[in-house]
Amino acid sequence: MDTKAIGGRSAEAAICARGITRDFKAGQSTIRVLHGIDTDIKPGEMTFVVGESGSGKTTLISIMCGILWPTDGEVKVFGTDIYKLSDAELVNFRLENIGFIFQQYNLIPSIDAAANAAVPLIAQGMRVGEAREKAKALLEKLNIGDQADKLPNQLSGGQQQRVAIARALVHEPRLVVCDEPTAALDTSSGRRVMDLLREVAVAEDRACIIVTHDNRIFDLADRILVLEDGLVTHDGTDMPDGH
Ligand SMILES: Nc1ncnc2c1ncn2[C@@H]1O[C@H](COP(=O)(O)OP(=O)(O)OP(=O)(O)O)[C@@H](O)[C@H]1O
Repeated sequence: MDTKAIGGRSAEAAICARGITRDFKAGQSTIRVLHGIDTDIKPGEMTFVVGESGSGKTTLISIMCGILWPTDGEVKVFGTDIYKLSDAELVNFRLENIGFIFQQYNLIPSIDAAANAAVPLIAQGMRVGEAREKAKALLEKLNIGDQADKLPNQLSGGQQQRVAIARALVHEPRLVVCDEPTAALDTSSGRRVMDLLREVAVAEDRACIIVTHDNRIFDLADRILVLEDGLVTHDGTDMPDGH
């Protein structure tokens, strides 16, 4: 199935989440981490998800991007009800439509930076040489073009993160989901990453969600959702008063 075509392109929400709950087992008991979240993520916007540690931010974005099943609720990504897809369809859907930047960079240790950044293109069937060239162009934009031939363990933490960012963006996914993309970076590198995210990930038919504690970048949000104890308590263009 051509999962890119599911739902078609329209002005619909990039993500439509309804009634999202998520429970985790903790020994004999069960803890509810998300308590029935309803929200729409709009295309053409950079949406920040902020909140105290443990409020459920990573759990929520993991559910929104098809890597963690909700206990209850429905998630449509560009019109596709992703948890109704078969496992194979969901894998394809993610590969075609979603780029992730998580706190663990999960780079492949035995291949160089350009090859790591090229992984989504190679997985989609692009020739390795062409995929590497595209990946290298992004590494240049992220100011680490000169590190393209290095293995991950020859790179600093911030450089590894930029390779992970290039890997998330290289196939120009419609949805980019990032967990703390600037936390390990100095202010100017962080701004560069945010500029690139806006350039690649924000367009009429694309969307970008960023979990962050980094108040240096709050002014870059088009929309801010605040999570408290598994519920959205603020949804606006600015941080709520007192933050
Ligand atoms: N796999 C899991 N098993 C059990 N509990 C979990 C699991 N994943 C998350 N939790 C719990 O769910 C709650 C929310 O976690 P989550 O990582 O979503 O929070 P967060 O807001 O992203 O926190 P942080 O800002 O520290 O990354 C926490 O209490 C956490 O311990």
